[in-house]
Amino acid sequence: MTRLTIDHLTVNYRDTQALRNINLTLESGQLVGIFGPNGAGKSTFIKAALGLIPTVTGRVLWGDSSSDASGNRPLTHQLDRVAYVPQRSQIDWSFPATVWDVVMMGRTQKTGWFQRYSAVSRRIAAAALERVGMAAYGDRRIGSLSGGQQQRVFLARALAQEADLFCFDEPFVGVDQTTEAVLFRIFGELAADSKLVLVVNHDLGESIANFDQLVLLNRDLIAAGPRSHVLTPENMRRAYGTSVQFFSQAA
Ligand SMILES: Nc1ncnc2c1ncn2[C@@H]1O[C@H](COP(=O)(O)OP(=O)(O)OP(=O)(O)O)[C@@H](O)[C@H]1O
Repeated sequence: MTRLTIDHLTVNYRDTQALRNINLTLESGQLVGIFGPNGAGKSTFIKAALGLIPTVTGRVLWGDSSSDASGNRPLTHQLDRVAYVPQRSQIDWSFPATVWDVVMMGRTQKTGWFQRYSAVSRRIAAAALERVGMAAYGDRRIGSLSGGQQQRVFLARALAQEADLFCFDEPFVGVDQTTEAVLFRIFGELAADSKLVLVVNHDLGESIANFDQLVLLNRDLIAAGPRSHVLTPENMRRAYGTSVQFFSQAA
């Protein structure tokens, strides 16, 4: 098993403290939902963990969970093991790429830039597209697809990377119910296959039951663990400034 260790992570944007001293350990083989109100630092958490933005303090380690954390290596030195799908709003949908091009990008790290993709890579990409139900769309321009279809293609690209750690930022925004079901099914399969799957999410409704673990942020880490541990009225009040009954029912 593998473990992600977040150790004293603090992130500032010029005049905003986005994350304050986050300490957290997440084991592989789980689907983890990262929740919190708007501006809580959820996207920042993912970006900082992946080294996409600078941190003030802290380190993020990834490695064998049977050794102590000091034996684990920085995640940023192992990005070939990570698949990251940013928020849809951060992707340039006018980029003239086909669905097939996007999924093959998932193989670039394994193949190397400017190298020809191998037959194995093409087979893996085709299987990934098939798995998300988009095999018939390979020639379509990515910008011409619906939001749900685009999200499935980006999931296929992530699958083609054959990563161990998957990070999805708001994958359910603007997607249809069929796509939501496909995403949750595949996320669950990845977790069952010993991957660690981190999903930034907004929706505190019924779908929350799909997650094995929750991380509740509001600049500080409010709580992390199983739903029953995290979705308490006190934690909700600390995160959202209100205590909402149905949260505890969802637990
Ligand atoms: N590039 C940036 N420059 C300055 N401030 C930023 C930047 N990105 C985010 N912030 C601020 O940092 C805080 C955390 O933002 P972040 O996007 O991580 O929150 P979030 O929980 O993902 O929010 P949302 O649910 O609205 O997407 C917010 O106050 C936000 O305004």
